[in-house]
Amino acid sequence: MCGIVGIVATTPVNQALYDALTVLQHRGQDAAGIVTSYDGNFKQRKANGLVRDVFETKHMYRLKGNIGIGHVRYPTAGSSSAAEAQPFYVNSPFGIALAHNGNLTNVQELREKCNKFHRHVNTTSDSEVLLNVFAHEIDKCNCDDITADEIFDAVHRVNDQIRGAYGVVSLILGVGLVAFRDPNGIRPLVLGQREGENGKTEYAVASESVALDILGFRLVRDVAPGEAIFVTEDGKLYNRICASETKLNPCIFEYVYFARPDSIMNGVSVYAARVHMGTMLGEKIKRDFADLDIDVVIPIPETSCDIAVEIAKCLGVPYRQGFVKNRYIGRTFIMPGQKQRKKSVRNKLNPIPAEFKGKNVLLVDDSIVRGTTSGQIVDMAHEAGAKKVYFASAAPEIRYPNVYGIDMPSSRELIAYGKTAEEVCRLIRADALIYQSLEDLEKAVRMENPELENFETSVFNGQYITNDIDENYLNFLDQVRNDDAKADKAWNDSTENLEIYNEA
Ligand SMILES: O=P(O)(O)OC[C@H]1O[C@H](OP(=O)(O)OP(=O)(O)O)[C@H](O)[C@@H]1O
Ligand SMILES: NC(=O)CC[C@H](N)C(=O)O
Ligand SMILES: [Mg+2]
Repeated sequence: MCGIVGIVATTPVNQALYDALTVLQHRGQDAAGIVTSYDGNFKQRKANGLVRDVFETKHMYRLKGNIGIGHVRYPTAGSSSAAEAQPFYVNSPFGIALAHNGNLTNVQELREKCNKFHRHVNTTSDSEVLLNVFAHEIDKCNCDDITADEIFDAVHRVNDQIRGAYGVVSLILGVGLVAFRDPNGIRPLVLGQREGENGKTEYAVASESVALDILGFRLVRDVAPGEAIFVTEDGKLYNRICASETKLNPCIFEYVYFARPDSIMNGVSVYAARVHMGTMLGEKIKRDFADLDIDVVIPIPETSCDIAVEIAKCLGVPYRQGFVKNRYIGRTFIMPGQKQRKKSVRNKLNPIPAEFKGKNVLLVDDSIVRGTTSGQIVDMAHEAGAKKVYFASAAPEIRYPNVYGIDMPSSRELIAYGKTAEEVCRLIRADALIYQSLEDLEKAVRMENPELENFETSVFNGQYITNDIDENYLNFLDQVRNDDAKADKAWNDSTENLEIYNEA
């Protein structure tokens, strides 16, 4: 899940974009990039690595201008090459830079279209294809004096052609910032405003409201499904729904794992949703697993902490931080390879034996995906002296691939694929395993916004709301993106660094 941000201000935006990316870092740890527009040129810095490593002082000086976009990447398509770090840019019909959160499901067909239109697509990234489709449609506008309506018509034509999930921010050189969200509202995108110099209004769009908070922008609202926002370089905002059919189906996994708890998306506080997940799961344990003699509830840091506190409260047993998290290790699930993920769990979490010795412990995690974390953690709890180790997951069994921006391309890599809860329990060597039901998970999120009718829940039930996902596509995705395929690609990848050197 990548993080995106775009800002139109009255003063330089380089530091603000940097700061926003640091609080969106949990959405992508592989690469980061910023493009600003200044004096008729784009300024760019992007590379593989964490935000703090990618941008040095010299890059920050280069990123001049009062308007810009930024991206943190967690790859779901193409390769992990630095050449696929975002934003991407093209130079026709305008200089256009674009950053994308999500995943396109008809990228093959779009790539062929781009070839037909003689557009050069440099990498294997779906986001670069998206940029070229957008540029091709912008080319149909009156480019001497482009209007908001023409831009919106272009976005409408883009929405008609591309499938999948997307939150997009883009810069059109000399024109302004264009942001849009997929017609199913799968990926999140929020709009904020604040007062700039001389009382002029400044705007920002971002994947999560936390980016707005830290920059002093007020969360105005979510960008609606299929809506495009256009802010001119001098700060005038236009908006329009640019799709014939729209429906809000937010990805429920954002609430389970991806988003920061202090973010609000689709009218739902992520923190509050997690608290409700804890209450629902606690009630289920009380109701259906009354025979478990639980002495203590222990979270698997970090995402599950808010959930575990509520479960402990509900069960009336102590909550203890039995695992200490190494604050210098990031998220393991979004690391690119299984070897790295596995090793990182042990480096990231270490038990405090006194919290385990002779006790029946209930370990709580937000989700079990590949089982990398849970298996090792159960072993650690046993080794630390626990009598019985029970495990609770705030998300139901994850059995199906994700095609909308979460890198779960292969059902074979999911521990619950083709298995019952009892079988998973045995595989992770726990004494009992309790999964939240999908119904309760949806209820937990909906409690914060009763208007949310539908969610994107394909990883739990295999139902893909874009209706274009068939066996062929899932086989293709598995082949190109399973862990072995990714490892081969990384090995063969020699593209190191593609920059626009425009310091002059
Ligand atoms: O079953 P798995 O494949 O191990 O994936 C699930 C685990 O990965 C995530 O943690 P992560 O370490 O990414 O981040 P966190 O610190 O935010 O919990 C998630 O919170 C689970 O703990
Ligand atoms: N996680 C995402 O949003 C990924 C964006 C895009 N598909 C990429 O791989 O770069
Ligand atoms: Mg975790």
